[in-house]
Parts: sequence; C-alpha cells; structure tokens
Amino acid sequence: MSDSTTADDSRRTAGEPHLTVDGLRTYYESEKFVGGKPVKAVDGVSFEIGRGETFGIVGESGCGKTTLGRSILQLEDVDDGRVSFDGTDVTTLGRRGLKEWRRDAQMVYQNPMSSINERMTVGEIVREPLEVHNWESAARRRERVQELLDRVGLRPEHYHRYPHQFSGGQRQRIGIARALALEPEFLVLDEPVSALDVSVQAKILNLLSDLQEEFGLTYMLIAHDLSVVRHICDRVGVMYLGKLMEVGPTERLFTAPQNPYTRSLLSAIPQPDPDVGADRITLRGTPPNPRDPPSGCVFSTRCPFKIRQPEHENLDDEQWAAIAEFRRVIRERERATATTLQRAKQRLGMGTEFTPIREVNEELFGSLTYPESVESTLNQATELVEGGDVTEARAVLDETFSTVCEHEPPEQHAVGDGQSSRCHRHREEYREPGEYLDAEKYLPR
Ligand SMILES: Nc1ncnc2c1ncn2[C@@H]1O[C@H](COP(=O)(O)OP(=O)(O)OP(=O)(O)O)[C@@H](O)[C@H]1O
Repeated sequence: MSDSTTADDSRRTAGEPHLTVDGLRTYYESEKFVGGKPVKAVDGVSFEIGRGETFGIVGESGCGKTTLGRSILQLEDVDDGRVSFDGTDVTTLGRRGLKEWRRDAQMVYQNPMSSINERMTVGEIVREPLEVHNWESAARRRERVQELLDRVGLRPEHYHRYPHQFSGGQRQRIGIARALALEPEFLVLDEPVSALDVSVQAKILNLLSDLQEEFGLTYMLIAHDLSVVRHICDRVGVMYLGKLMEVGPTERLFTAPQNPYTRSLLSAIPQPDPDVGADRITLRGTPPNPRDPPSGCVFSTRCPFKIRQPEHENLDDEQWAAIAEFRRVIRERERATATTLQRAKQRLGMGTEFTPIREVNEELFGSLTYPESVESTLNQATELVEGGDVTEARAVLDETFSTVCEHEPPEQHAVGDGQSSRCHRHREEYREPGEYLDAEKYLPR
C-alpha cells in the first residue's frame, strides 16, 4: 500500500524489517462536533526499522514526531495504516495482544517523571510496570529492580529515595530503568536528552548505546537536536506537517540531502564560522496549521526550491520571494476573513486590523521591477483585495503563479542508496533540487 516501499526496497536489509510503518494516519478530532477540521498530526507516514537499528525522526516543533511515536506504541487511536512488528499488525490487536505489545515496546520521555506520582520511591517507579504485568513473584520483582538500577548506573540505596532528590540525568536513568523493566525489544526515545546539560547528555546517550548493544534493542529516536541524531542514528526520517519528506542513511542525509525541506532544515543549523554560513537558506515563518495543510506539497508555502511556471523562470530569487510573501499575506487574509463576523465587517466597510494591501504591495514590490504581465497581475490582485474580494485575488494569483507543487501531493521517490524523498523536482521533467539552486553553496557543512 505504501509508496515508500519502492524507496525502501533499495535498502540492504537482511530479511524482513523488525518494524514496518505503512500509511499511518493519526488525526486529532477534538473539534469535530463544532465543525472544526481535525489536526492531521500524522498523515500517511511509511518507513521501516531493522532489528538493532537506531532510526531518528527530526523536524520542527509540532510536525507530529511525538504523535508518530505514540501511535506506533498504540498510545493514540490511529485513523488508518498499519504498524507491523515482526510481521504482526499491532493496530488490530485485541486486549491481550495489546498488553503484550506494550511489554515489547516502551517509551522514554523527555521529562520521565512528569507523569509519575511524586510520592512514589524510585523502587516503586521502576517496579510498577512489573506489577501491572504481574511479572513473577514479589521477591523476584524487587531483585529485578535492583538489577535494573545497577545497570543504569544508580546505587542500591537509591531504591527508597524520591525522584525530586535526583538530578535531571539521574531522573532520566530512572526513566530508562522503568522502560527496560519488562525486557522490551523496541524503544521510542522521545527527546531523551534535550532537557539535560550537554555533559550529562553524552553520558545518557552512551548509556542508551551500551544498553542497545547488550540487549539487542531497536530504537526510534525523536530529537530536535540534529547533532545528537547525526551522532547516534543509523538512518533518519525528516518530518514536516505530518509527513515524512525524506528518509535515508544518516551520513548521506546530512551530507547529500535531496529534499528541499531537509536542505532548509540543515542549512538553518548555526555554523561555528559565521562566514561559512553566509549562503544559508532562510526557512521563513513557522509551519502552516496542521488543521489546514497546504494543498499539493505540504512544504510548498515555504519552499525555496518551488517549481515555477516556465514564463517566470527568469525572475530572480528576490523578485520571486516577494511574490511568495504577497501570496502568503493574501492566503492568511482569506483565512481570517472566512469568519462570518469578518465578512460582515467587510461588507459594512468597517476597518479590519490588516495593513492596507496597497501598503503591503508597495513595501514588497516598491524597489523591484517586474515584467509588465507580472506587474499587472499583482496590481489586479491588490485592487481585488481593496474591493473586498480576497478570494478572487487569491484565485488570480494562483492562476498566474501556482504550479504542480500546489496542485498535487508529491510521491516518494527513491533518490539514492536507501534514500527517498518526497518532492516533485525528482520527476524527470524538472530540475533536481540540487541543480535548481547552486548545490554546493547551499549544502550544510
Ligand atoms: N492530544 C492532542 N489533541 C489535539 N491536538 C494535538 C494533541 N497532541 C498533539 N496535537 C497537535 O498535533 C500536532 C503534532 O504534535 P506533536 O506533539 O506530535 O508534534 P512534535 O513534532 O512532537 O512537536 P514537539 O517537537 O513540539 O514536541 C501539533 O499541531 C499539536 O498541536
């Protein structure tokens, strides 16, 4: 079913993958009863993880990383898709099967103690999953907790202490011991070190790496910090607005990113040498609302590599960026004026909080010179907004400037050894992202 199978086929896996995620969708529909649109937190995600592998998930805040992790563990109700673990689809399990899955797969959180009763001792915290699963005898459980504390670098006397008596790093050790209690095979590590000091981060990452080797664990690591991901992941998936934009082996992804979003994300990493970073791509604004993602490619509203209509190929980047900004302003205005109150105000000629569109036009285009046909479209759209018809203004701009990027969702294309990317530019008829902008100039270093 997934279009990623083609891309992932090229991966050198020995036998079946350990975990296969296929077309996974998780929507939050909290507002559906009042007619709100669902949040498309995870929207058709597919990838595989091999046994013993560390697979990283990166992306800006709110792109759906945590929801993806929770959905795989069946801690969220998924709307569609499959999650197979050693060939068993865990999305269709009954109560007993689900309980078993929750032994095999565990989550390590950024703040491990946030959901735990402050009045529980460390021993009780680590022992709790054993009790829930009725694991062996009480004496064996106590023994097991001692073994676990020792294994994660805590001392026997810590058993009777409370989490608030520990440092952040030690609390994460407690969280890891608890996650390991039932001998899982697969762990989702959700920002496990981002709340810790750098020196402590390295110790926890080393511990996780030792545990992985000792127990043959498979990890999915969710992280903001790209250097952590580069350091410990075998492969990485780059997520944007609920979709995986690129998947590939870590070094290839960091040194030869193929997707415009990955390039933008990596390019945004601060460089130690300010001169080196002079040609960075600026990732403008924040991601759009996942309740109302852009049609076509979800990255199309911010993409510096967007495909243009042939007659506009000669516009320079500055001219093109100003048009993109003008379209963004009008889209936002259209969204805001879609409310009944705003429409009524507009009809009554009552002022809105918006800057007059003529001013926006002058600010964006005042110092630039465009071909006559482009200029007349921009003026026509401006006049339409002035006349109150924002929707028609948007349609006029779409007609002149929109391309496949805004009309069709891109497929996932195999773009190298085990690497896949979701972008129309990989289609034969277009120039690849790397050819479109000066590849060397924009590559992360
Ligand atoms: N329980 C919920 N109900 C409604 N919306 C939610 C819920 N949990 C998350 N969301 C929304 O789903 C989207 C994805 O959130 P998620 O926490 O998965 O992203 P994330 O990439 O992990 O973000 P961060 O890096 O900030 O933790 C966001 O728009 C978020 O606001």
